[in-house]
Amino acid sequence: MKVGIVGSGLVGSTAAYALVMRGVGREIVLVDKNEARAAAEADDIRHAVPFAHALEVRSGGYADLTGCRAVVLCAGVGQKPGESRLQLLRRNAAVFREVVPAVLRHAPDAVIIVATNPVDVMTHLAARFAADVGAPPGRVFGSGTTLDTARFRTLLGAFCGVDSHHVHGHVIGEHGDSEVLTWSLVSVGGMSLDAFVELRGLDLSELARATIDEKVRRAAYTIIGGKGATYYGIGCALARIVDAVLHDQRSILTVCAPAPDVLGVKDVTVSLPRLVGGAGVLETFPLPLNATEQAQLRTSARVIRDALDELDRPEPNPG
Ligand SMILES: NC(=O)C1=CN([C@@H]2O[C@H](COP(=O)(O)OP(=O)(O)OC[C@H]3O[C@@H](n4cnc5c(N)ncnc54)[C@H](O)[C@@H]3O)[C@@H](O)[C@H]2O)C=CC1
Ligand SMILES: CC(=O)C(=O)O
Repeated sequence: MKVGIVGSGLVGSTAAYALVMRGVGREIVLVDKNEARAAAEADDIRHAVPFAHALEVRSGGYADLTGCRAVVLCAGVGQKPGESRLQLLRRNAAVFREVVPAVLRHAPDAVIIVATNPVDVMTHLAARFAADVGAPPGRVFGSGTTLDTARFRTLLGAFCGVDSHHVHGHVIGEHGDSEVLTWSLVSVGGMSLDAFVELRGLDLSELARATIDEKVRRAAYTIIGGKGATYYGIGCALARIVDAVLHDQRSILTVCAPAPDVLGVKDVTVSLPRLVGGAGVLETFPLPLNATEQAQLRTSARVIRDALDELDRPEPNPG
């Protein structure tokens, strides 16, 4: 099973490394406009294979994506310290206008997984460019808030003193400042969070909740401020998503995909729990949100819709 990664910078190469560490797929092809970088990353990752799983890792051009079951898009620029994901938009939209048709020309049957930020808007655009060349809906989706959900579960697990694998909760909406942490739906070992906290005598004060919220919502800013970029978390998230696609796992992941309507906001791409399998996004599950979370999700969807509207307006003339 062949996987393509377009954009072999920090995120793309870390995703490739995570695929090798998890043993997902049989062959990985790294594509980048900086061919020397792609070749160097492929060589470096290949040298980990004897310590991990038997995958072939190489670099190539778009023609080498022929036969890929999944192609991950990480091409573009990342945030500079203090910059929001939406500020990247115009620069990365131009990159996708070139990359998406090039991928589909050679891998017309591949599932396309977008990681480039702002990932919700970029996924909307990628799906639009893919539809222009005949790709069916559902086959293009984005990593969305998969990473934010992992951050939320990590912090909840630490707070509860429980392995985060057994803590369930979702971050939905925008992968960004307006994202929604669905506190009302968190469960720990099958118990509601409130029941678990009471059982263990934990003090989940408003301050404790606000601290976790801030750490999830601001994680990218904090990490980028400290080391310039984030890549380990998203690299693993992407490997997990690719695994679900290659093995038709029917996993429920908070990925983003275009939807005709989210709480009254039309034609928008936000993250919600979705069933992910061999054909991409198979289904979206409604969440029994409380009124506050519903209002927050609507606001978050509005943020994405506004960004799409802004992008569709002609660029202001610098003169
Ligand atoms: N969705 C998520 O949760 C996350 C998304 N990201 C995003 O992933 C993207 C990549 O981040 P990094 O890897 O840190 O950046 P990077 O700068 O290390 O790598 C980007 C790569 O894209 C390549 N590239 C640019 N234009 C291209 C084109 N037209 N064709 C082919 N390759 C092209 C560059 O040569 C570079 O190697 C950014 O937009 C970043 O914000 C980063 C972390 C988490
Ligand atoms: C950079 C980014 O999107 C993140 O780490 O969440």
